[in-house]
Amino acid sequence: MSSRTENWPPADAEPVSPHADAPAPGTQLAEHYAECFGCGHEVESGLHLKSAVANDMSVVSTFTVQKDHQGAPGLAHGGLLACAFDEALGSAVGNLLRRPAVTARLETDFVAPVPVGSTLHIAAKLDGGSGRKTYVSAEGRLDAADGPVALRARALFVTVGFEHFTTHGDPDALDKFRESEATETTAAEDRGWDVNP
Ligand SMILES: CCCCCCCC/C=C\CCCCCCCC(=O)SCCNC(=O)CCNC(=O)[C@H](O)C(C)(C)COP(=O)(O)OP(=O)(O)OC[C@H]1O[C@@H](n2cnc3c(N)ncnc32)[C@H](O)[C@@H]1OP(=O)(O)O
Repeated sequence: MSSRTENWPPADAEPVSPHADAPAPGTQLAEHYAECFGCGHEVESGLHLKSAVANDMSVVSTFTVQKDHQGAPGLAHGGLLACAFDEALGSAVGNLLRRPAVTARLETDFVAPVPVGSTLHIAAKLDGGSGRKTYVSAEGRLDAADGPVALRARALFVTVGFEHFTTHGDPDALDKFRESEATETTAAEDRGWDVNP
């Protein structure tokens, strides 16, 4: 039996292109929220993922496994690695399509152990979309962009309006996103995003 979902992207997927105002290749992407476990600088034991747009309009992210990230002695916790992929995949969808989206489904293949101290290089690309659905996949390599593959992941993100975050999360979510972005870039509302798709 195959360990992976067959037929990727699914039959309903059509090609998706980055938004006309997507950040150009070489752009370092800002954290999307200071308190985000995946990318926020205020979370001491967080992942501190750093992401940038690559030449082929994939998003490449790096993350160094710390002692606080262990599952087995000396090895990264699997769920935490899935979290790193969630962040990297979400960053690709959010930044390339310039639309807020949330993870609906995330599938992760753990191909090789990831030791504490190693740096994962995660390359995420948009595979297709249908309506509010975006299919995205990523590969994570150990210690170099062309290092051995340690993980692969595929995900479905669903576009939501910003009210998703104010209704289900924090009523001040928009202000908090804006505060996080203020130091490095402009507020989401001002970046030409579809805030109410
Ligand atoms: C996150 C902050 C972003 C802020 C924005 C700033 C931009 C920053 C830029 C970049 C950085 C971003 C980095 C973030 C990284 C981390 C992301 C996360 O961890 S997100 C948290 C975990 N995920 C949830 O909490 C979702 C919980 N689920 C839901 O809220 C709903 O289920 C939701 C919105 C996913 C769908 O609910 P419905 O009622 O709106 O829509 P329905 O009709 O159910 O689904 C739409 C389509 O998707 C399919 N679908 C939904 N779930 C599916 C599933 N599990 N498997 C397959 N298909 C599914 C459905 O069948 C439907 O398809 P058909 O249009 O009919 O063809």
